[in-house]
Amino acid sequence: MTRVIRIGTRGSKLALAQTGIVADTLRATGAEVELVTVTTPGDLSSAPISQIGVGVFTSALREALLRNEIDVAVHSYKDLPTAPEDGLVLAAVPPREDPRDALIARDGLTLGELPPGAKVGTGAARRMAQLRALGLGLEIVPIRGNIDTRMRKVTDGELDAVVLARAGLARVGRVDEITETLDPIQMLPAPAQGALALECRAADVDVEHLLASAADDESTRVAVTAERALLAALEAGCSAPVGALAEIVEDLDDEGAVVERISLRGTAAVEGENGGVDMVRASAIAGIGEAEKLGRELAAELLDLGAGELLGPAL
Ligand SMILES: NCc1[nH]cc(CCC(=O)O)c1CC(=O)O
Repeated sequence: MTRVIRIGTRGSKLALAQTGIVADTLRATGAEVELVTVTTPGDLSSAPISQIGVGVFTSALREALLRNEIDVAVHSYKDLPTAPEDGLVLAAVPPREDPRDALIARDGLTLGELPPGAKVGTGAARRMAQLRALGLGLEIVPIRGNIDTRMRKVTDGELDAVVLARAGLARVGRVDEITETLDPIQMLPAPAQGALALECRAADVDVEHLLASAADDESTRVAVTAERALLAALEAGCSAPVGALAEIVEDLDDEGAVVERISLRGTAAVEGENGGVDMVRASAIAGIGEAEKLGRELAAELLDLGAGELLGPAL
């Protein structure tokens, strides 16, 4: 392609790192690319995400695409609303980073080593409820801000620990400061955590083909499709207290041949008034071609267990 491809990005260190990966991938095909920084309401406000609204990090990038100011939008997939945007296509899902959440605690401590009353910072309702459910007597402190701001609260001594996505830390080169990577049995990550979503205009078939051929990762797409289908079927959005993790596992078919299947776990967890947590959890497994259906079916199972009542007030 002879045209210069304009890649839209947010200006945060994490967003620039993510966009850099995509830019390098496209340059490797010989494409010429330039980066265009787009400021989003999520970057300007420090109010809780639940108060700013849906798509705080992603809408401005989508609008810039529709206004033809950029050709590719690089999103953190977990921040993308489940509803598709008219005129845009999700052209590629690049290889995912480790999807798990991570603890960064003072003195190298793990979750289990934090004393009762320890202050743990997180802004996500999903992380708050799952932390609370561990029954460790932690004091959960709502925080916001970029990775550096959150980490500084631990180094400053304001908090004993913070919980962040391991993927974000990996992308900005700070995994060394993680004191524990949280087992999904304790803390299921957000649907699509650690994955990127590359959007372009539906009419821009050249860019769509370039993204699909150069940047798409089939296994990641299968996994996030299952996780996002679960989220959508719960009629929940990216700030809902819903965790989901799909993994591609090797299994044996009826003839004993090795086949790949998708193993999906899901949870909805909400803090009650009495300091307790209402939580439902379930898991299911299906064939590699059934990601969407698996997500919907596991959501139906969670709804049977009461996820609807539980999430009702939280949405
Ligand atoms: N909601 C903010 C956000 N969006 C994507 C990431 C991290 C990278 C990722 O999950 O892909 C983060 C920060 C965090 O949750 O720690």
